[in-house]
Amino acid sequence: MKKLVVISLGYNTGQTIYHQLCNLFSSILDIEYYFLSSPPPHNFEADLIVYSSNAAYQKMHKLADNHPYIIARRSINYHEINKLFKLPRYTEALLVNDTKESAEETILLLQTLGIDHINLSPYYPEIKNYPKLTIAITPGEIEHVPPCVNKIIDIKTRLVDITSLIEILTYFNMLEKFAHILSAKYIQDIIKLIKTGNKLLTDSSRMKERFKTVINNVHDGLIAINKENKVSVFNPIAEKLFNKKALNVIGQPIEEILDNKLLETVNNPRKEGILKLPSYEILISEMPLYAKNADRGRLYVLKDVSEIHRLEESVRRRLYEEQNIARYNFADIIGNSPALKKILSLAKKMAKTDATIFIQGESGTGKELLAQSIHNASSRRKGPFVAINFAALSETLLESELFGYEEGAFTGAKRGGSAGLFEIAHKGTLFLDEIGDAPLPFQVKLLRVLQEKQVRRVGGLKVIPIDVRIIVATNHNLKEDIKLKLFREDLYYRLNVLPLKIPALRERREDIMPLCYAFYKKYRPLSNDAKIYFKNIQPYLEAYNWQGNIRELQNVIEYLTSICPDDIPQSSDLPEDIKVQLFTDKSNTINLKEAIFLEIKRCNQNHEPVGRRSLANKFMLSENKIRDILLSLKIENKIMISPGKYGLKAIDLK
Ligand SMILES: Nc1ncnc2c1ncn2[C@@H]1O[C@H](COP(=O)(O)OP(=O)(O)OP(=O)(O)O)[C@@H](O)[C@H]1O
Repeated sequence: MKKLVVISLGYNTGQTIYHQLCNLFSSILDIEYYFLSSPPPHNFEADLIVYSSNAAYQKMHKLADNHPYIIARRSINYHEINKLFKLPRYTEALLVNDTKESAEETILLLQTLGIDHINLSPYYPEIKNYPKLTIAITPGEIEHVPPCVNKIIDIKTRLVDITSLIEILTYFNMLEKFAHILSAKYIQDIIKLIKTGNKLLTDSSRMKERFKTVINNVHDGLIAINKENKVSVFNPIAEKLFNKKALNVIGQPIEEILDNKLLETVNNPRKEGILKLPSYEILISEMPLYAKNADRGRLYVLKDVSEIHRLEESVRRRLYEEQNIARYNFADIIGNSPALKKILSLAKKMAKTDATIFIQGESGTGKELLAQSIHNASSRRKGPFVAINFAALSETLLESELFGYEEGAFTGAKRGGSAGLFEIAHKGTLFLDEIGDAPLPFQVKLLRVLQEKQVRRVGGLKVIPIDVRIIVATNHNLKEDIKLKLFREDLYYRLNVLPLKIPALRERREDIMPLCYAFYKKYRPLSNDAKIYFKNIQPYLEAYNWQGNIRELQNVIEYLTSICPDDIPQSSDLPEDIKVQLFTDKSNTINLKEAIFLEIKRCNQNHEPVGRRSLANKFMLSENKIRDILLSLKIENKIMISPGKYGLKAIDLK
């Protein structure tokens, strides 16, 4: 068999070409390969030498003089080329090869093959100045890739191209016999490449199709312009707004559609402006288009202003609808204090009736929670629960919000009018929060609606009957407000049918720790050790005044679980407000006394020793101060004092 020897500079190249040639010609030729670090032996035999490149010939031909040779022309490895199609357009990359010539040649080759969506800069070991790019493309020369690169695309060693393969066969006089095998193999490769290309093409045209569908179905007008200020996208809404066909506009300068004066409208820092067209008023916003940090033009988004008004209204409605659901039930109300239990038992009975409920309690005591629970326990539970806060609404808005309005009732009134909250709450519950803040003139109107059980929209004549259960809440002392002529007495009696007074948290201190544990669970759902978490601060939490009630307590637990997520908090970790009140406010001795009493009781229940010193440490007070407090507790007959570690005993009067 005739012998063919492949000679290359690097091992990778030699091996790849050797395999390629074996794959084609192993049945007719005996093939060997050598490379720079493993050169052919002296006097080696070869019928034909194939040098992998000009550089390989230059460096190694002296070792193989007198042998016939060809220098292979090489082509890209088609199997690997699809890696390049996946790179986005305008990608900047280094083309790394072992010599200047081979790097430049590969770039040219890629360009000839149609790989023109990537900007390639040659890189080879001796090069001094080159752009420090992060992507490198290399035909198998990974070891030459410079350190600035963090992504290497190896398109594998280039193969011997078809013309050189024909040359080899011609040299051995075997072309006629083997041309069909060669062309079949070659065509196979080409078909694979075409398939890859086709898939990429279909993918990209599918993407284009999808993109087009999106653009055409957006409810806004879209105009995109390229870097040359020419229109590249003009969707159907833009066609409608400007009364122009995309066909006539695409490719035209933007000034033909939006003249300079109009374009100036958006030339402000917010990049937004109002355009007045013959039949529409349009909000136009401009945004730059970037692709891979390169400026790709601009996009104008055009919204019909009357459409914005419609959307705003629908969002407001949706928000109302979402709010119009009562989320809480009686089971969500935490606390075992007798005071709370009494309220809950009363409220459950009231829930069964349809009469107006009047909840009084300080801010944060859970009035809305209770109102929602009542609604959910009532026969109206399937109807809406609508809450309105009088403290949050201006006098002018109140009437239209509650009673609704007819079209044209005032400037800005929307077409078709709008239902008020009384109408929205039909068959459900209307929760009037902070009723004490309702302005006097409005109180008269409210009273009339409550008495007549019907509303008339602002600017309307029609009377609309309403079937609504009313729950009102206030943290004011309304009797005082009546004296001060801030609240109407007749309305007060109309509302005060079923009164419920939620006591402040400091009046039901037994609920403090269960609430702490519940909120701790809420903020640290994966922890089970709530009791241990509070062991050092429990007396302080129980002694504190909780002016903001449960809302304040909830905030404090959120604060503690944020600053002490993994450690058990100490008294020093408590929020400043609590520390100031407990440790510096002289008027707080009463709280401290109560806290010390509760701590003694807790120790007794847990069979823990408790004495003057441990109390002094815990409450950061002197032992003398503790002694005074203990004596005072003893005088009040709340504790017994005997000698020994277990000498302090709380007297349970219950
Ligand atoms: N007993 C309770 N159990 C669990 N959470 C409670 C309890 N009481 C109140 N809360 C929670 O405390 C917060 C304040 O409650 P809510 O808003 O019902 O109080 P409010 O009395 O209506 O307050 P405001 O008068 O300021 O409107 C809410 O997050 C509520 O869920």
